[in-house]
Amino acid sequence: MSDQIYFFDTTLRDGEQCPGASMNLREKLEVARQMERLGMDVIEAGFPCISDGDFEAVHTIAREIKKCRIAGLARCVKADIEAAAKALEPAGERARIHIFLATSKLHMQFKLKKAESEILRMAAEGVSYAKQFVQDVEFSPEDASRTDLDFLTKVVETVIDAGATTVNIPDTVGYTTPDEFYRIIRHLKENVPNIGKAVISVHCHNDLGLAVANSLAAVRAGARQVEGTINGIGERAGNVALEEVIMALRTRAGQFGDVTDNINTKEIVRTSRIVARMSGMQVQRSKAIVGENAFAHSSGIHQHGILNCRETYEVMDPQAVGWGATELPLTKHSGRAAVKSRLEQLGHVLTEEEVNTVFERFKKVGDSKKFVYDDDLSAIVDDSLHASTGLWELDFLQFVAGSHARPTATVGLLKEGKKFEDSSTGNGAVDAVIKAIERITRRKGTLKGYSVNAASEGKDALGEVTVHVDFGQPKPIVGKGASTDVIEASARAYLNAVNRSIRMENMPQPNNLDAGTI
Ligand SMILES: CC(=O)SCCNC(=O)CCNC(=O)[C@H](O)C(C)(C)COP(=O)(O)OP(=O)(O)OC[C@H]1O[C@@H](n2cnc3c(N)ncnc32)[C@H](O)[C@@H]1OP(=O)(O)O
Ligand SMILES: CC(C)C(=O)C(=O)O
Repeated sequence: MSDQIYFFDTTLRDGEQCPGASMNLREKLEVARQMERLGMDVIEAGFPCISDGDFEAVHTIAREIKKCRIAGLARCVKADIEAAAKALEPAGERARIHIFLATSKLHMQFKLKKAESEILRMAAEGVSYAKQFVQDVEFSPEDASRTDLDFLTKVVETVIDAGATTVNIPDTVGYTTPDEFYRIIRHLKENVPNIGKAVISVHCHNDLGLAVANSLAAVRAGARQVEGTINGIGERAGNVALEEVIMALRTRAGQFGDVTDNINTKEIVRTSRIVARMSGMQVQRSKAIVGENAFAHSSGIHQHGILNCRETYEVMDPQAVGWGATELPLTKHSGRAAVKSRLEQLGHVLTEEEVNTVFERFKKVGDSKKFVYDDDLSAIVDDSLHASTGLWELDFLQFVAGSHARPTATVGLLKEGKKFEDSSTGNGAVDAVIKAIERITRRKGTLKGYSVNAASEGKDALGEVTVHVDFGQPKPIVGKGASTDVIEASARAYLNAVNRSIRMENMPQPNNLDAGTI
């Protein structure tokens, strides 16, 4: 029979302890709702005694979330335990009180100023007191990885005797290593006489960048609950990033015995986005699983491999974690295979010789900018092959917008050397620009999606706009454009979609027309 791994998310408690990540009630509830969709087993909603706001957040989440256990943190003191119990009341049977008390010599001496015997007594009394309110009590010996192992063994046995149903072993300061942590968990499993009555949990911090490795070592040693946060936010260098642990267990299942979990991995990217938006803690592009570049390949050798067989350079399917498809952005590192494939996707049917001509020009353009966009590539084709294209090019753009001005845009376009110009008002500057483009091109579309991303950093960052436009063709058309001005990037993206829609009508239909994807 397979063993269940439970995931305990503390984004709303330990994640929020990260400087600058505080969330209000609405933001916390949105994160909690997404954790429920993700299939999280336990949500630590806050530390109820610390403020009215935290109490209210735990109380509201305990009321609104129906499928997860809801935990509230408490120090090992009556007032904290009572506050947690009260805040968790609406969760009924799903309520978990999580009590912590430090057990390392350093913390006992300098923080708590208490001897081992007092700590043992406090721990037992705290758990027994919490049991008067709820059945489900978790106990964490804070700084466990730096605690004397014999004492830790005694503490764990004591709190299980007092009724703890989960014993969580925190690497509070991210100090342990995978081998050492494996030995600690194994030791507890083999030397705590009543260990069978509780679930062993782990809670790793990332100070040495070892949080994922340590959590996985603990699972191999027998831990069955993993605590962490989405995107790895948390105190200092953060908590373990749960999405990384989840996907490591799924992708390398053979390494961890027969384990299962309740996570709907397709919700991972959405959860990451919501946590980033609500906490204000942005995810770095190259972050595993959820970073923008996690499934993007720009070097020619990798792109060639991916085009032949995705698994050559990917160990997971991006769609399994909620991304669209693998991305092959064109840059100066791209090779002929990727450029040829993109040309086909864009509807350019070229001979090998023509592809070679375009490729030479492509490398020159690639040397001068970060990305070669679809409209750049089409412009190279038109220019290099002297084709009379019937496609549109942006000549100029003017717009007026502001809190007291009616958004108005004047757009100048070029087609086959001729100039066209028109103006329009709109609901905003982007809307006015799009309407002016539609008036000139006489091609009306419905904007189904619009997103803007910073393609580079700093005040003069290049804004990359992506639009999805329905022109009444079988699939919405994706258009991309970039500029340091977001309105101009929007105009370029929309025009790119218009041109692709024209090409679609004129060219034989390729298999996949999503810009930037295979
Ligand atoms: C590893 C972790 O992540 S632990 C969780 C960390 N999270 C937080 O600290 C949440 C935000 N904290 C707060 O709002 C405040 O620190 C509060 C409300 C918890 C306490 O505030 P204050 O009463 O002003 O105490 P202060 O923060 O200065 O010091 C902590 C006190 O708790 C005691 N304490 C610390 N941990 C525990 C514990 N697990 N059980 C009992 N007492 C504890 C300390 O010994 C100290 O006691 P003292 O005031 O008698 O010296
Ligand atoms: C409260 C405990 C589990 C904690 O956050 C830690 O030790 O890092």
